[in-house]
Amino acid sequence: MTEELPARRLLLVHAHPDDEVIGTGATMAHYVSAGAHVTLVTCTLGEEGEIHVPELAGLAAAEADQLGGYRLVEWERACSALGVTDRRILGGPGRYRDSGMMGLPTNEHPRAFWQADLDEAAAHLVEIIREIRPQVMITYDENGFYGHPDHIQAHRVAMRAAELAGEDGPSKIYWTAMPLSVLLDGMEAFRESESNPFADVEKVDDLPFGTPDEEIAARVDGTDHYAKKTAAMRAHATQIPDNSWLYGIAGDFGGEFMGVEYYTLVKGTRGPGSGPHGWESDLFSGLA
Ligand SMILES: CC(=O)N[C@H]1[C@@H](O[C@@H]2[C@H](O)[C@H](O)[C@@H](O)[C@H](O)[C@H]2O)O[C@H](CO)[C@@H](O)[C@@H]1O
Ligand SMILES: [Zn+2]
Repeated sequence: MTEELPARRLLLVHAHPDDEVIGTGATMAHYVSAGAHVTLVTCTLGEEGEIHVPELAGLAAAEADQLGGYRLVEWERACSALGVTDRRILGGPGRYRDSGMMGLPTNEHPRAFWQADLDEAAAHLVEIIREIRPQVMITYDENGFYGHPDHIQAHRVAMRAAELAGEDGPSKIYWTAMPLSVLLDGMEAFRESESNPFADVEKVDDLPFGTPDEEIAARVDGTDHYAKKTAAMRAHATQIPDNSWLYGIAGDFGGEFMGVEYYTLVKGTRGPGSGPHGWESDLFSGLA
């Protein structure tokens, strides 16, 4: 099967529809346009999400409980905007349900991803890994980047599947990350902004995420594709309102904020890099 695929194959494992674009949209567009095969696996349909489109409020979990199906369509449109054609829902749409924020009763739903049997969920991903045999995999760190139960579970399932896949598994594994220096620049840049995501943040250590620059391994510059990233964000209208600060970054600061994405390397050999911390610019560098 893999002989029919491009030589470079990247697998991304995310928790909800919209995570793929917020954290890795520019990276996905960058590698699609560079001819790599990009496979996105999203673990839930985001059934418990907020709805920022008033006329769709009736789809909410507590109402008609149809948000998951609607976000599946948003997700398809976002992937199309990024050029990602190989996109899958772990175990098939509806197998694992959005668990809601940590500590909520929705964490106990029988199909909540947070309740998933780890090896059963990982087996679904091993099947995809054996089909695609990606050299590189991206997922979250052990805190799920910011502590959401589905993000933590996506990390666990991805890492377990890579272990179970053995030699078919990825040679390099990256976790999404945000350098502290970029967060500090963002806090400064947004200080006077009306839509300031850092308004209640006194110091950068108060944030549930942030990685010392020296622990970052890769900086992927997808600046050329940040228009695709903002188009993909707009596809997720129920989750990302038009007045979102995310658009503020894109609008005021061009692509350097939205078009650049950072990663730590947790498996594999770091390729050649540049800058004060030798950050890689290509996730496929350093492969044997
Ligand atoms: C980016 C992300 O992971 N979004 C999740 C998250 O959404 C948050 C949730 O709705 C919370 O209630 C809000 O206050 C917060 O602003 C949102 O980011 O959790 C949702 C429920 O599990 C999930 O559907 C959404 O994709
Ligand atoms: Zn999420």
